[in-house]
Amino acid sequence: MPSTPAPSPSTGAPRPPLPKAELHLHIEGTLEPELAFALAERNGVKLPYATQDELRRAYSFADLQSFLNLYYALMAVLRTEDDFADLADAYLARAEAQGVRHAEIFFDPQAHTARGVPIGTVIRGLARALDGAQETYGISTRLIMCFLRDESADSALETFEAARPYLDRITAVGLDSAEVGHPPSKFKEVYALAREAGLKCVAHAGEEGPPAYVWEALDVLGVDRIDHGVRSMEDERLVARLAADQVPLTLCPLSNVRLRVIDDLAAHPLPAMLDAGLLVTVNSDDPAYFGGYADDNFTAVRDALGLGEETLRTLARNSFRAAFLDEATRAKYLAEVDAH
Ligand code: HPA
Ligand SMILES: [Zn+2]
Repeated sequence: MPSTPAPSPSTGAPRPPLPKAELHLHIEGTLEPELAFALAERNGVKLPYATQDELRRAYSFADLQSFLNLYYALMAVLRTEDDFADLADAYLARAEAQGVRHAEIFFDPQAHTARGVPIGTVIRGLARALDGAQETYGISTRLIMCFLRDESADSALETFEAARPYLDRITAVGLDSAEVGHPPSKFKEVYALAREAGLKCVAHAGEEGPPAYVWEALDVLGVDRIDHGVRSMEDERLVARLAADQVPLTLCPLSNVRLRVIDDLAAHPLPAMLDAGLLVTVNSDDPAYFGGYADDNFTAVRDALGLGEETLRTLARNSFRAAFLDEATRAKYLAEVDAH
């Protein structure tokens, strides 16, 4: 069993970050300005920003949609298999430094096929980086293919059919993009097909949308996890259901602040959610845009909410409990948390 190195008294080396699983991470949201400019140059794409600093100054968002506008625009630099492999590899290197042992990674095929990039280019590029992740970074990985909920149900069905040759590389389907006005029930058919094909199912719900969308994700789509779900706290019956079934919620605290889902981190409902017996996890969503990767989110909630070591360990354990892992691997990771 791998053991965590103890802090070295002689060098005063800082303690390594808690081992954790990252369960809510959009690979396109890990596109840092430095790589965006490098890929723009490589592909001859002109960005509407003169410098990396100018781009960073655009990272001030009023809501989810204002973020999504920039998120989709910057993807113009991603064109080739190498681009997707480089993007994922850069993420994995950062994740390793943040104590991530297992990463379940979202991607948005429609955001690329709409620009003329074939789905096979996206999946083969990402898969190439993920194939080397265990050996290079000590990180096990899964891919989650997301449908854009502000596109049509037919577009999601076409995307699923286009992905069929690659389903052995895909663990789950998800649902993301602009939430309000696009309830989970719109995607009932494609989720049924995904389940028939043996895939797991997750969906963003209750980020900007109401608790009713979380109910639909559970009861109409049959999801295994809810992404975000912070607004579930507005519905007592829903909280009871989520607690009774131990449905994992993949919270993204820094994202919630940047997208103004909550006013500030000190007001985050995470402690109340833990108190209510919910299986909550802490994740980074779109770390290049929201100011931090997995451990940065752990540190931020620790500092803003005064979480103690045992609570942080519970959050790390929850991340492995909620992950799509075989039981032997899950037990190995949980033992690493206990030993930390
Ligand atoms: O935070 C998010 N919410 C919805 N869709 C997204 N796509 C990337 N990030 C997000
Ligand atoms: Zn998200």
